[in-house]
Amino acid sequence: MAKKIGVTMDVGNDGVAVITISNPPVNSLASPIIAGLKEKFRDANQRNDVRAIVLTGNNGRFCGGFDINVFQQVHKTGDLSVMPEVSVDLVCNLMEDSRKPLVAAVEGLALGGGLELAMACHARVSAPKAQLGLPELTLGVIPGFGGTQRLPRLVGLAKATDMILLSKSISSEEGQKLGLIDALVPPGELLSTSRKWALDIADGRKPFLRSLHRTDKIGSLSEARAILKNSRQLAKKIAPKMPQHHAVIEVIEEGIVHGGYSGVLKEAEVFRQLVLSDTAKGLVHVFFAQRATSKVPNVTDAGLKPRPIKKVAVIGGGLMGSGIATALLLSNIRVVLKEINPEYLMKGIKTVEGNIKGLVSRGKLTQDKAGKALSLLKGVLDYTEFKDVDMVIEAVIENIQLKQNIFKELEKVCPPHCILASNTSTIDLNVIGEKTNSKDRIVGAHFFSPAHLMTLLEIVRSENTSPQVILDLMAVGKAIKKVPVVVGNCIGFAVNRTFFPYTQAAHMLANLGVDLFRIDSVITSFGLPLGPFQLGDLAGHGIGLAVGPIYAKVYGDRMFRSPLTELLLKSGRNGKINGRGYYIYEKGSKPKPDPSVLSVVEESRKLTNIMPGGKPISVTDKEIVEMILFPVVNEACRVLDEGVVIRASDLDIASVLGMSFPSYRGGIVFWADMIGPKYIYERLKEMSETYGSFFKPSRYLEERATKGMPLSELKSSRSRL
Ligand SMILES: CCCCCCCCCC(=O)CC(=O)SCCNC(=O)CCNC(=O)[C@H](O)C(C)(C)COP(=O)(O)OP(=O)(O)OC[C@H]1O[C@@H](n2cnc3c(N)ncnc32)[C@H](O)[C@@H]1OP(=O)(O)O
Ligand SMILES: NC(=O)C1=CN([C@@H]2O[C@H](COP(=O)(O)OP(=O)(O)OC[C@H]3O[C@@H](n4cnc5c(N)ncnc54)[C@H](O)[C@@H]3O)[C@@H](O)[C@H]2O)C=CC1
Repeated sequence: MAKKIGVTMDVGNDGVAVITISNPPVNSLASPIIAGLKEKFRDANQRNDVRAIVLTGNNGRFCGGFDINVFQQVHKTGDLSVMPEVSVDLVCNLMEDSRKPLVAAVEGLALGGGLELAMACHARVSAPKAQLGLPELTLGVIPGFGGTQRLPRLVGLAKATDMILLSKSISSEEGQKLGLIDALVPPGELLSTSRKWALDIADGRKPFLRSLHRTDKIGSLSEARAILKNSRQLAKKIAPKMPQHHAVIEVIEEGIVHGGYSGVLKEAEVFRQLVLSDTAKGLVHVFFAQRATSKVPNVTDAGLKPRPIKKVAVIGGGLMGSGIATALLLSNIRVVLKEINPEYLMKGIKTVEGNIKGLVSRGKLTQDKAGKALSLLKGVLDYTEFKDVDMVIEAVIENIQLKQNIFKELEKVCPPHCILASNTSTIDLNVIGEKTNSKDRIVGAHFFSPAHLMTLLEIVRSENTSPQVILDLMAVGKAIKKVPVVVGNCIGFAVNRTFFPYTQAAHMLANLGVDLFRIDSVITSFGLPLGPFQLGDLAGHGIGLAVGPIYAKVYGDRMFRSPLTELLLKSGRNGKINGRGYYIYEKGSKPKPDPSVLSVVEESRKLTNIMPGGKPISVTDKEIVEMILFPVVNEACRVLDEGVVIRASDLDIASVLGMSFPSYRGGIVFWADMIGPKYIYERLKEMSETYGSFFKPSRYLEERATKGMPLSELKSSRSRL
């Protein structure tokens, strides 16, 4: 059925014109909607039979903001002329400065431009539990319809800067307490109350308030300056590299010092600059990329419905199993946690309790909800409870034979509809299910550590996994607040495989004589939260050593064999787990670089003997970034070429959520396309000529570079999905 897009106006016998936005699913402000709003407000202002106006949205949602597709269009063309003039023309002139009172009837959500339109109304009536906020900074821009000026005037400067800088939405209940919402009414009374309110303003029974002209909540100039000083500190702390966080404070200050209208004009000017920034390009890409992951060909379009998953068994209560159990419990899913003996079982349960209590002490969960979640957990040592589970997630140690035996057993003890998932990080799913007759219900559920906090869930499908099983796991993933990304079956799947050269390249650089602490610092300046050496410490060098041969078996032609990990372990440095790695870890203090590790690095350098002429190479910071991250791009190309992901943007999301690749760079493939495949290819070619085949450009990269095509344009016929 065609979507009904447009703005309607109905004038009642009471003289109230109800203007309604219709643009499913979130009533975003696409160009025809903005044109429609201008036309209807002009009309309502001119008509003699209209005394007052109510603005609302169709289908229970007021408005999700400006149409983000327009930003993407601007990014593709660089043409700002598609951005309509709204802030002054529509919002100030036709709405706020109208002589006829205007009331917003809010329901569901009023976000970004949606809330900005509501704030330009002379009063706001809302249904309960509506979501209100200005999330524009998450898209690399600032509010552009006067939100930077009106929100401080309605809720106070401190609260407004907090909401804007943190892109934090509030409920309509909180909005009422703050003065953003004038009345909270049941949904069935929303329109009637709003009409009445508008008429009350028209007849002088209620005040005619124009938000931009208000000053009562701003305080004195010195108070405002003190608040803005705090905001600047907050912006520096949470988003040191984001231009929009710093710019928005300047814009707010303009309005405080020179008046709201001056602020509105500055806001428009700054908006235009920011919308073309690389940050906005990256973040807008991530917005759409994340939503695209929920579209899986032959799965989500196959007319299937997810089956209810009420009870899940998690096998293994170690690091991952306890985190996975926590995530399930927090979403009210019953969990049976199985371990091998009472001691390990108790340890697993204690870890789950600790995870949940941690959320309570950080104010992220109420005591009540914590109690409810923990009441859904049952620890077991055998398979009796497995007779009615809907899904099993196996998270035992990475041992092929053990996993094969477990899956063979599961086939006998679980009901036939039960999904059999493994959290393996490296083992081929076909190998895990080899001894079973249930290959269609075997699937990878690859969580990232800590599993109750990291949002990525890689769903790994083999050629036998049924679409129904994938759909069910996607639904569970969403229910437990993860972002599920469906990927194909190969060693390392999408994320770990793409990023295995990250550590390898770092080891090569260290062996070429570059200071490892400098490498970490350059990479964190680039935007990753941890450099490769600190990341290695965190994961544990034991794991590093164990997975090395698994990767070497399949990707050995492009591996740098570094003795560093083994030497590190020999010297008693297991990583954060035992307090010593490249860094020293002490309770309560930040990791400190350990200068004594340099003797281990020296030993490794002697063994590899790759420094040209025995002397350390000299590299710039830019070269370090390229030598570490271009090999990652190169492997991403192979992942794309082999059809391990459905679309390139899935790898972007996976890199952002799984590896914390900076979202403002749009993800690994998007970033590479911004630099240009040709440049990356040429640099890798030079590096491979100087330092060997580890850097050899892949066929896919070479082809894209030669043909001038972006990496994101998939033309693979080799899909594993
Ligand atoms: C001075 C120069 C000219 C200035 C002109 C421009 C001024 C701009 C005004 C402004 O201040 C800027 C904005 O308003 S930017 C937008 C701000 N709004 C947001 O950031 C909200 C984004 N959306 C969401 O957070 C969620 O989608 C939402 C909470 C609304 C709903 O979540 P839900 O889980 O129910 O659904 P979801 O899967 O996320 O979305 C469904 C569907 O809708 C699409 N969509 C959502 N919001 C928008 C939007 N604002 N524009 C376009 N499309 C949107 C989303 O992509 C999904 O589409 P799909 O095709 O995947 O189904
Ligand atoms: N550690 C990590 O960061 C990540 C690990 N993984 C994968 O998750 C799996 C588990 O890893 P970790 O939690 O780190 O290991 P872990 O060693 O912390 O926990 C494994 C647990 O499984 C238990 N176990 C072993 N055999 C069992 C059996 N037959 N029945 C019940 N319990 C049994 C062990 O007693 C142990 O408590 C592995 O396959 C690993 O590759 C996946 C993503 C990240």
